[in-house]
Amino acid sequence: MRFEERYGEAVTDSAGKDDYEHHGGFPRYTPAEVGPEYGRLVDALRTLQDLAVSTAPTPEVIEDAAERVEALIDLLKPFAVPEGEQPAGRVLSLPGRGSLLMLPWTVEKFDAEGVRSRGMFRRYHLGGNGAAHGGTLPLLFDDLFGMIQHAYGRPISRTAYLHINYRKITPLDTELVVEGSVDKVEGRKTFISAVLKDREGTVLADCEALMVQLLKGQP
Ligand SMILES: CCCCCCCCCCCCCCCC(=O)SCCNC(=O)CCNC(=O)[C@H](O)C(C)(C)COP(=O)(O)OP(=O)(O)OC[C@H]1O[C@@H](n2cnc3c(N)ncnc32)[C@H](O)[C@@H]1OP(=O)(O)O
Repeated sequence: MRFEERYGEAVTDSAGKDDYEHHGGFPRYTPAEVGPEYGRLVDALRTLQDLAVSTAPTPEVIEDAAERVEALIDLLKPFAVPEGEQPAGRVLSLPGRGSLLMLPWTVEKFDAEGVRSRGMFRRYHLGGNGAAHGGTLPLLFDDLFGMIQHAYGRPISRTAYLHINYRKITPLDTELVVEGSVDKVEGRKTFISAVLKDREGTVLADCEALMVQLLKGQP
């Protein structure tokens, strides 16, 4: 299957053509096929996270909510699968690739020239005084860098360092765009950089990182 059929028009044929023999000890990641109900579930869980950190219910409501969440846990538990088999993180068309951990951003460009993603920081990303928590930006950049080097055709690598410059406050509930690309490759080392901007083009943060290709069997 061509990559644009798997991932949508934002993805070109050159993306992801790397060699899995050089992926250290990693499981092989393949795109997941899911129905619309999967995106619905992930979206609802994100809203639940927003509410979990922004409400002050009565003890009775808290108890009721705890029981309902425990019932949900019981429902999902029997379907646990090993890493690489869950849809989460493998659905490029969904915000955050369908992973609750990742920022709920949507990839709109994914090719060897770079990756661009658009979205918002939400209430559950709050650091203080309306701004995104400083620790959520490295998550955004690090995941973007993983996609950038995958789209560039580099084997799976691990982040050796990641340097962020926080230039301005990153607001919540405001559409933002992050875009980055490979700057250079030196043997096992891939140097990548990216910029986070608001809709007016103001730079909120920029980031550069070194990713080192894993050796055979390296975790
Ligand atoms: C399918 C649908 C969706 C598709 C789309 C999704 C795609 C999605 C893909 C998933 C992708 C997952 C990607 C996981 C990404 C993490 O998991 S990142 C997690 C956070 N990072 C870590 O845990 C890394 C921990 N550190 C390590 O494991 C090791 O230190 C490393 C990074 C592997 C390097 O160790 P090493 O192999 O012993 O390498 P070493 O020989 O020390 O260094 C190699 C070179 O790098 C340099 N170097 C190493 N560290 C540094 C440093 N900190 N500063 C400067 N230079 C350094 C060395 O100087 C050396 O340079 P040269 O001498 O060759 O010029």
